[in-house]
Amino acid sequence: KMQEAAEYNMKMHPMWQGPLAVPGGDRQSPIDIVVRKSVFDSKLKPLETEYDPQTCQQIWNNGYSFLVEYDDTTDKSTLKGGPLQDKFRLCQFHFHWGESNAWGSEHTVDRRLFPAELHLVHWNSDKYSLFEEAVMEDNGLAVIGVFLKVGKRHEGLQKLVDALPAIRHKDSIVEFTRFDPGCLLPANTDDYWTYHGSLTTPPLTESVTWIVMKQHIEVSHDQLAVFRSLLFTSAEEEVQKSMVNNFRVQQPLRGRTVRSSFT
Ligand SMILES: CCc1cc2c(cc1OS(N)(=O)=O)CC[C@@H]1[C@@H]2CC[C@]2(C)[C@@H](O)CC[C@@H]12
Ligand SMILES: [Zn+2]
Repeated sequence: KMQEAAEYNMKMHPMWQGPLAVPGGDRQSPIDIVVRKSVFDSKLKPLETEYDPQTCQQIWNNGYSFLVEYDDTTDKSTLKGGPLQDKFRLCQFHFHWGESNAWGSEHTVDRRLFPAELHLVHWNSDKYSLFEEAVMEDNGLAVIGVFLKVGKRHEGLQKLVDALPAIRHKDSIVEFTRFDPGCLLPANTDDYWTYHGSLTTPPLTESVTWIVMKQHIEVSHDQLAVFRSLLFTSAEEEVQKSMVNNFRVQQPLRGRTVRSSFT
């Protein structure tokens, strides 16, 4: 069912007319994280995030997910530490989710699927001056992945959920301010897996240091249902399609090692 959903999306969405895997790509994402094959690296540091809610600008439906975009013209919202040598600026965060709670995440842990996955996208502002530049470089991006589980309501998420009906259709955008993305991180950000991979949407560039949190966050069934009320399609289109199953199929590991910051 999940496979069918993923294949359906493959053929239906322009976003996916792109290559299944980048030709010659040997560090594509997402992947299954096989815990017993991950390698503990004691040199991995705790993550250091400094997010300024004042840099939050707008929320938009790009026809694939909804993105909350931040002002990344200064180093006000940054990520450093962890596996990273440089300072990275937050530019946006978004989610991937399924049509049911049985699947929706892009990464899996020992094949375990989660109903959704949060991605906080950052770019290397020590080395590059624009996201568009960094997106082409192998040390250009750092994306934090956080798994979502259905359980208690996430108070911090509700402000975002309340904004979604205003961006139901593709290409709709509304102002969205004073949101602290730090409230979406799990309590424990010291335990994570990290590996070198790619964006999971076009341009699929192999420029991402992935940092996948071991600890998930909980959101309520109703909050997740509002994600599913979004549409892939723009207001003009006669046939409306629910925005669900917006995850990429998993890619081969190609000999990569996934490191863990914990034993
Ligand atoms: C939502 C999944 C998504 C959208 C985008 C990126 C990455 C995305 O998810 S992921 N899973 O981190 O790969 C990076 C490139 C971004 C794109 C959103 C639209 C842009 C910001 C363009 O306007 C220019 C660069 C594009
Ligand atoms: Zn993503």
